[in-house]
Amino acid sequence: MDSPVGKKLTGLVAATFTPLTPQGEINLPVIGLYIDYLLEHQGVRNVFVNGTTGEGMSLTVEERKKLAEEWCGKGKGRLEQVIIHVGCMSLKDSQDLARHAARAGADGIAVVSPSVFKPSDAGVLRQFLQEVAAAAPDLAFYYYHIPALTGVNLLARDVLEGIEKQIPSFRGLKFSGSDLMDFGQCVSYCPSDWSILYGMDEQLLAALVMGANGAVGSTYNYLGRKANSILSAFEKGDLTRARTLQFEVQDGISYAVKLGFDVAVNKSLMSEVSGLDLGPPRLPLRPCPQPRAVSIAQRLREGPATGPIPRQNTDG
Ligand SMILES: CC(=O)N[C@H](C=O)[C@@H](O)[C@H](O)[C@H](O)CO
Ligand SMILES: CC(=O)C(=O)O
Repeated sequence: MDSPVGKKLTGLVAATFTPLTPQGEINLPVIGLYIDYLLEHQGVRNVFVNGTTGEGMSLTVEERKKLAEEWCGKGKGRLEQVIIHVGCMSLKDSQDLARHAARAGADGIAVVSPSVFKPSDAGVLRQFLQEVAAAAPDLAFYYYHIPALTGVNLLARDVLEGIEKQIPSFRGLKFSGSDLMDFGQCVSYCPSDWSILYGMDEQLLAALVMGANGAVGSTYNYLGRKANSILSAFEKGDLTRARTLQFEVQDGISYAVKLGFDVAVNKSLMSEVSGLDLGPPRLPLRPCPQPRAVSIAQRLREGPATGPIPRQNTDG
């Protein structure tokens, strides 16, 4: 370990789905297979557990603990880093989960802003984060910024102001927003041992240009290989290649969005692509109609069915 709170987090991080049984109970035995799949088929070595994609807010504290234990236990010696999302509406629940993540052997924790009672300014959100971080002071701590989902429209850069003084274990953020100016200002604020992870998979390349150290996202579960190729093309300076791959990702996501795309559809898509049985989503998400997942999976595999129709030369 290079610093008291662990190794810098870089590269791709899959925001994991939560496997449920057909009856809607957490399905722990799938997790070992899930880890095999990420490592062997996607080249993804880091996970972000119990976040948005994992329906973390729809799970009980007890379920979240069991999932954290399973991911940390099965990931040990195989995954590089297991980050557990411990954000809750209740500070006490978040602290409980933070302490638990430390005991379970997590490499870091992340916290989203509470969103029913929204923090009225960046200062009070920092205070909330600080009190969660203090419950697990030896774990790397990340702020999870996702304004479209929380409705907390603070600039991430404002949340970072002076945060290193309040949270000695602070190591970076997961930025799931489209505001690349705010993102750039975060990168420019952060010391080099922090990790700035981007979370809108459809425009990862733009964030790499702006200085992202890696990315956390749902699509890295099933498009990890392609996203890894974006990272390596970017590192080699081959922007043409990186852009071509990014456009392929954009085609798949925009196709999905046209058919209707949410965490439930995304989860079915992962089951369809990986062959893992992740089961249904939990209410209030509606189960995904099977043909939709099949159709998106096909689009990801094959790209657009037809290119432009070649023009006949009629004028000569
Ligand atoms: C709202 C949401 O789930 N965002 C994910 C992470 O932040 C992303 O990985 C998106 O799922 C992805 O960029 C596709 O839109
Ligand atoms: C994408 C992400 O980080 C999440 O699902 O929480």
